[in-house]
Amino acid sequence: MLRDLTFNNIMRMVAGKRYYGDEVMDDGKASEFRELIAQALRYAGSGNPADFLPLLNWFGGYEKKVKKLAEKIDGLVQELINEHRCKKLENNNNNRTDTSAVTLEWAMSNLLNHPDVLRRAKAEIDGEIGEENLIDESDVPKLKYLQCIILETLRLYPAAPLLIPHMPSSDCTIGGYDIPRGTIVLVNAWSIHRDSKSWEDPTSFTPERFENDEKLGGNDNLGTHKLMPFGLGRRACPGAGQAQRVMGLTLGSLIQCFEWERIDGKVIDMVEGTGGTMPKVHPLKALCKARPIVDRTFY
Ligand code: HEM
Repeated sequence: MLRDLTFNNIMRMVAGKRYYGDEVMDDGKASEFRELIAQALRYAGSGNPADFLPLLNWFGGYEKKVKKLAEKIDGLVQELINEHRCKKLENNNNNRTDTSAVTLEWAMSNLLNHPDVLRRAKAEIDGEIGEENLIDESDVPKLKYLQCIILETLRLYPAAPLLIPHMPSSDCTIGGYDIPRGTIVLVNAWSIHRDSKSWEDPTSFTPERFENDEKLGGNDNLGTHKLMPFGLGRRACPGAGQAQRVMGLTLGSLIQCFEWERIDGKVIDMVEGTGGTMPKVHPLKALCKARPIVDRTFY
C-alpha cells in the first residue's frame, strides 16, 4: 500500500495516471508498467558480478538482460511521450519512488518495535495539530521529532545502501587512494551510517540523536558528511525534498489516524533483503485501529 501511494503520487504528477492500487485506469498497461518497474528494481544498484570480474561477461548475460529491459522501459516511456504529444498531457516516468515506500515501511517497523518513540511522536502530533484537525503538508515542518524519526530510519536503513555507482571522468584521489578515471566507485552509505567513530551506539534506533542537530532537523539540507541517504554533491538525489515531504505527511497521518500494535506482541523482524532499494525480507504486517479523529474528520 505504501508503494502504491508513492508510485501513484509521482505518476499522477508526471503523467496524470494511476498505475497502482484502486481506480487504475488502463489495467493492461498498468500491470506491464508495474512488472517492468519491479524488474528494474531487481537489477538496480551494483549487482553485476561481471563489473568486478569481466571474465564473467562470457557466462552471465547480465548486460544483455539489462539492455533488453531498458529497451522495454524506453518503449513504455516513449508511448507516454507520444501520448503527451497527441493529447497535450504531461508525461514522464521515474522508478525511484520505491525508495520512499521502502523507507516508510522501515520507519513503521521501527516504531512498532519502539513503542516509547511511537508514543512520543503521537504526543507531538496531538500537541502541535490537536485532535480535531487532520495533519496537512504545511504542519510537517513543525513536527521536529517526526523528522528525527525519518532521519534515524534513513540512517539505519538507507534505501540505496551503496548509493548509485559513480565513475570519475578524470583521475582523482579518494581517502588517500588513487582512483583512475573510469573506475566504478561504490560508496557504502550503510556502513558509514553505522560507523562507531561517527555515531554513538550506532546500531540503536534513537531519533533523539538528531534533536540538537540544527543542520538536520526540519529542512531539506542533509549537508552533513555523516548522513548521506540521498548521496552528496552534484549528483545527489534531486527528489530528496519531495521524498521528505511525502514521508513526513504519510508517516504523520498513519500515526495521527491509527493506534498501531504488533501481531501477538511479536517483535517485528528487521532482516534486510537485497535489491536496488533495500527491502524488508518479511513485509511488515501489523494491527491498526482507527483513532477517534478519523470519525470526526472523515464522516
Ligand atoms: C527516501 C527516498 C529516497 C532516497 C533514500 C533516495 C536516494 C537516492 C540516492 C542515494 C541517489 C544517488 C546519489 C548518489 O549516487 O550520489 C539518488 C539519485 C536519484 N534520485 Fe533519489 N532517493 C529517494 C527518493 C527519490 C524520489 C522521490 C525521486 C523522484 C521524485 C528521486 C529521484 C532521483 C533521481 C532522478 C536520481 C539520479 C540523480 C543523478 O543521477 O544525477 N529520488 N536517490
